[in-house]
Amino acid sequence: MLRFDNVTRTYGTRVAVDCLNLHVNRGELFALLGHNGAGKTTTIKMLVGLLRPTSGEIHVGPFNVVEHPREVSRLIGYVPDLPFLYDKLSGREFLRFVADMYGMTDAAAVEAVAREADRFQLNDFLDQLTESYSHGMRQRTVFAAALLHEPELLVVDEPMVGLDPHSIRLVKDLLKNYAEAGKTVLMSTHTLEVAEAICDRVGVMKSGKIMFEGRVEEMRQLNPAAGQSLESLYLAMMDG
Ligand SMILES: Nc1ncnc2c1ncn2[C@@H]1O[C@H](COP(=O)(O)OP(=O)(O)OP(=O)(O)O)[C@@H](O)[C@H]1O
Repeated sequence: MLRFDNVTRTYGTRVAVDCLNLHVNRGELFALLGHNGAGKTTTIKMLVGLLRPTSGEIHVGPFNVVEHPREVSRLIGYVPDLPFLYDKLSGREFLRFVADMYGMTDAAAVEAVAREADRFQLNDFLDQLTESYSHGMRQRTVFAAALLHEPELLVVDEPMVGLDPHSIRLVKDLLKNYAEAGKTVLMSTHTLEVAEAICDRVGVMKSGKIMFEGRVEEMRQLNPAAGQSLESLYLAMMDG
């Protein structure tokens, strides 16, 4: 479903992503892990078309993201790490605005807004201005917006930050169910217990490179002495 081939991204002389090769298959839930500054957000921003690779190619389905941005944006739903809403719109107006951007008809937009408002339990505050929303309410609204057009690929940067336990459960279940329904999810996270609980495979990034890509069970086999949890395996890999 998505493929990075020899992708490098530099900021001036700083190499943020270094010759990255990564494949994620349809129906997989894949987590990008890595310390602060490892290159996860840069990788995600290139995938969703917000940054251009300095070199290399990225494909979503059959489309090169640089050459076919419109086709790619129809396939992708993106939830950034800092949720952005228009303060002077209500949640419902914001969702309608996003649905219009995707070219949805009125009837389809009404149906999609109702579906996602139910899924993310937004109905109690959907008609209030978003400037009054808490972080968790904003994050759930941005999730709803990303799913209005039922994208084939959901890309989520740090989905759990600032969410209360109830919302974390909601988002965990959503991500898992989305992949089980045959869609694809790529997320970046520092929340290793969540990644361990729901992901099919993980990619561990360090200094812009992928050090490991595979199932947690494969990580255990690589280093049997490191312990069982993804947290201990990850820390052993980073320290090694
Ligand atoms: N706009 C920018 N200008 C210059 N350097 C940048 C810029 N954005 C990111 N970088 C650098 O690129 C590298 C990768 O950053 P990136 O934000 O992709 O990491 P990350 O893995 O997402 O980190 P975090 O876990 O802290 O969000 C870091 O060294 C960072 O300082």
